[in-house]
Amino acid sequence: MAGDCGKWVVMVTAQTPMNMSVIKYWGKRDETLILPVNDSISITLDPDHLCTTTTVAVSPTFDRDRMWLNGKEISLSGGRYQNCLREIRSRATDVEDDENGIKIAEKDWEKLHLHIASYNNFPTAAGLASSAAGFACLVFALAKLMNLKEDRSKLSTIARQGSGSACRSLHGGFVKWIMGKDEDGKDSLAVQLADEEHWDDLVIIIAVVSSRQKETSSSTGMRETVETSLLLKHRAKEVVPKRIPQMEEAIKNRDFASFAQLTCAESNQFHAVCLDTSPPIFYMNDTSRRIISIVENWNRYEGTPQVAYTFDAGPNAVLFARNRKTAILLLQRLLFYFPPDSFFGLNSYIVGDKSILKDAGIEGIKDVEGLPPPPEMKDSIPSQKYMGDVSYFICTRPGRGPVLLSDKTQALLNPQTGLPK
Ligand SMILES: Nc1ncnc2c1ncn2[C@@H]1O[C@H](COP(=O)(O)OP(=O)(O)OP(=O)(O)O)[C@@H](O)[C@H]1O
Ligand SMILES: C[C@@](O)(CCOP(=O)(O)OP(=O)(O)O)CC(=O)O
Repeated sequence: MAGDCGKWVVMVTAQTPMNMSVIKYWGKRDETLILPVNDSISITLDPDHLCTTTTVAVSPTFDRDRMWLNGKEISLSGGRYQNCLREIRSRATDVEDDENGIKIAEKDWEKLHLHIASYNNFPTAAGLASSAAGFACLVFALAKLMNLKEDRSKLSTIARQGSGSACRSLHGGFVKWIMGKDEDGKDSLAVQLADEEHWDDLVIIIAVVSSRQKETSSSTGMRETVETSLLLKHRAKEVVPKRIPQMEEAIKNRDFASFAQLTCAESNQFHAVCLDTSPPIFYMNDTSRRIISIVENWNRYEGTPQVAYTFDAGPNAVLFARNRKTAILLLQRLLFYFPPDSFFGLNSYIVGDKSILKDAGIEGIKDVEGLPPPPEMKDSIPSQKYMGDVSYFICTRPGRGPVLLSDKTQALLNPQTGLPK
């Protein structure tokens, strides 16, 4: 180890996206290595709207590994963090920082301690799984700091051990997590099917649904499903292996009708499998079901799918519109049924890519109040409205994979002390 009086701090900052599955991961065959019972497919979301930023630092002055999440110190003693740290340390190589005259030899990494600060740019209480972007970012940033030679798919096998869905956040665009066969999990990794430019017509709108009920975490929920659901066995053995090539084909051909049919069927089967668990698990609520009806009625009225929906382990709806024109019509429908509280206004009700709102001709509450009922609902008079049932909407699109942030002002740790800024 060489450097200025042993007082140096070397650090790296990375940004990593969230991903949303369209073929669901639900059920592990190995709890420690986090090996799934079936392949899954996801779409990476634009990190401009939903992402994790993580700074990792190393210094001979650090006396133990420490981590701060959203500004608060958290323990790294959990098995998932320890497994990721161990796997990364064992692959670390020599680092030479010529600019500052610092050299870290491969053998030094076992003795050196780390400081990690991470920030999720979306509210953690919103029920949007933060562990996917979080563990992917931790692994990606540490791999850069420690000069790992592994490619992103190899790194995904480490992120997988932090949280299964995290392995898919190592790539942008359209991603498949191959379940693998090996007992040691080496072949259970994420590969990119197509990058984010491949199908950039797609618009994604997330309805963050107000919910007071306590949810069963994914880890607990899927364990109980594996132990008790016969439907899961059928799904993993018969259903998913057929749907995976169909979904790959739909993505390859940008075939929205097939994509929508498969995505909705997958979401519904995942929730059926939760209901088939003993005791049953309910993740969707009345608002989730209302959103499904809005989409199903509209799709039926049009004769071809305009929008697809998917729900993870919570009531939030993730909606895929086939293009921008459809996204405008979708947003108008959503605002018609779920208008914002006039006290809070529109600005904090529609976040992310707000330009869709402008294209929809909606600039204020008055425009929302003036929205006509959707034509497909003309027989169901009066059209009821559900103000307060949705907390807010996030408008986004498919996005890129992890990147390094070279702008030092974006680091979350102080470059002199290695402590949170
Ligand atoms: N930015 C981050 N960096 C590292 N770890 C994170 C980060 N954000 C969240 N985590 C870890 O992820 C875990 C919780 O994530 P999350 O709320 O997604 O739980 P989950 O069980 O995956 O959720 P869900 O049941 O909705 O899928 C915690 O252990 C937390 O420490
Ligand atoms: C419903 C899901 O979002 C489940 C995600 O589960 P997690 O990846 O959060 O579970 P662990 O591996 O136990 O950390 C479906 C999916 O993302 O494919």
